[in-house]
Amino acid sequence: MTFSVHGIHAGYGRIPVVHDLGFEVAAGGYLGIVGANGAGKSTLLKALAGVVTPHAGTIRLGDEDFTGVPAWDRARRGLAFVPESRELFGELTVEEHLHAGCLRVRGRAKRAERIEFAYELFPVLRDLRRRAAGRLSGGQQQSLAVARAVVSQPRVLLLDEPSLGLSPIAVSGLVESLTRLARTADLAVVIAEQSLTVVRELCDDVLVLNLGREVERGPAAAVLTRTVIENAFL
Ligand SMILES: Nc1ncnc2c1ncn2[C@@H]1O[C@H](COP(=O)(O)OP(=O)(O)OP(=O)(O)O)[C@@H](O)[C@H]1O
Repeated sequence: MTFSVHGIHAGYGRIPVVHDLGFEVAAGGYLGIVGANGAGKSTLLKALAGVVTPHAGTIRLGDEDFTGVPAWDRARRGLAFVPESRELFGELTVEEHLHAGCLRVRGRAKRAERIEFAYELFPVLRDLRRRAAGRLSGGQQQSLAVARAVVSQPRVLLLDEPSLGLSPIAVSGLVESLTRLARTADLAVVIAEQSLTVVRELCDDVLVLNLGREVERGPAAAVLTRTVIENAFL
């Protein structure tokens, strides 16, 4: 199953921010979206999640057309979005977040299996399962936000700047967990990231944006060259 995005134009109100963007990610694949602050990475992800309505373009997962489908229905159909702001509930515990994440998974045993899967991916969360999210560190909160998305058994996972504000050690832990996720799930992952290290370690393909437009797109090794990156981040 391939997640295919074509000709996306999106912005806020009438103001255009991203122009004619597209890519394909197969299940099991990781795509990185890189670019300077304000390049349009978050806007593209929001358009894919349905939080922002695209002005034009198509979004498909296999045979299913997601274009024009409301955000809640995209989520129901397996498109999970972890925004930069994480959107956790400070008073709820780690385990309560994971239960909430898998409300749509049928059957108590299956839900327990999904939560166990999340703890295997993010072992640090197991020890913290009774702790309120508001009392977790930034890295632990980020792990929880990704874990909550993963328990819903998504077919597409959209991650907005997962390494933002994390220490190098926390970033390594997150990269390790996301690498493990790729080996165990039938899932297409799209990661908007400022950290080229994270993108190099995780992503097969990369889309480089500058001022809302594609600068370059293709296999990570070919795209993440000095010239392309310098031009995009100037
Ligand atoms: N809610 C909004 N209303 C109006 N303009 C917005 C809004 N959010 C973002 N923008 C504008 O859209 C452009 C792209 O922003 P976006 O957040 O998509 O970039 P980004 O590449 O994700 O940046 P960063 O790496 O800083 O998060 C910027 O010029 C920004 O000012």
